[in-house]
Amino acid sequence: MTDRLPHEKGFHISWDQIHRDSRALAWRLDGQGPDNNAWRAVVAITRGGMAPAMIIARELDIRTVDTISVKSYHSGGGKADQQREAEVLKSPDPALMGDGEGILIIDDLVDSGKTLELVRAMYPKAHVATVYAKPKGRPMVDTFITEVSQDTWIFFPWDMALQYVEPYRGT
Ligand SMILES: O=P(O)(O)OC[C@H]1O[C@H](OP(=O)(O)OP(=O)(O)O)[C@H](O)[C@@H]1O
Ligand code: HPA
Ligand SMILES: [Mg+2]
Repeated sequence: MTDRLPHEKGFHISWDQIHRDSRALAWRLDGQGPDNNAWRAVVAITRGGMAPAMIIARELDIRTVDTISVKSYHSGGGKADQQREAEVLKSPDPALMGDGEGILIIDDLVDSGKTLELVRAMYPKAHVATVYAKPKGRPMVDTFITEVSQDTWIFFPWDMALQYVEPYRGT
């Protein structure tokens, strides 16, 4: 939590913005399936990938939607040499997935790339797309919409609430 609040480089995304960006991602992905075809299914990386995946599935008229749950945590000794590790808690239907061909895997963002590294190793032929990307994780994504700097923290609308703020020029 300490890296989130307060954060000097906060990128605050409204529901409207994530809706627009997810739709833009869907349009970019349209017809990009194997042999210029439709995608067989959308797989959301829970939990952040679920809202974008729903919007994309609607735009592209894909009714088969599954999920993969990846938990990431820090390991290692001192703070400086801590590494982000990822572990799969729930897999999608193996009969649906195969090697991932024709499958669209969606997440809200890629940061270090650890989550997607694991997912890609499981489904090497899947197409991996995120709405936002940071430079370190970029090589792990096939398609994304907006890049932000590595030291930016992205705040999603499901993690925020409207609240009163003091005027800039106090009384
Ligand atoms: O590229 P990485 O460094 O692996 O980070 C990116 C992942 O981290 C966040 O999920 P998180 O694991 O916090 O869980 P959540 O989606 O349930 O919030 C985000 O939604 C991505 O899935
Ligand atoms: O910038 C971020 N925002 C929200 N969740 C995240 N998980 C990794 N990086 C981020
Ligand atoms: Mg996530």
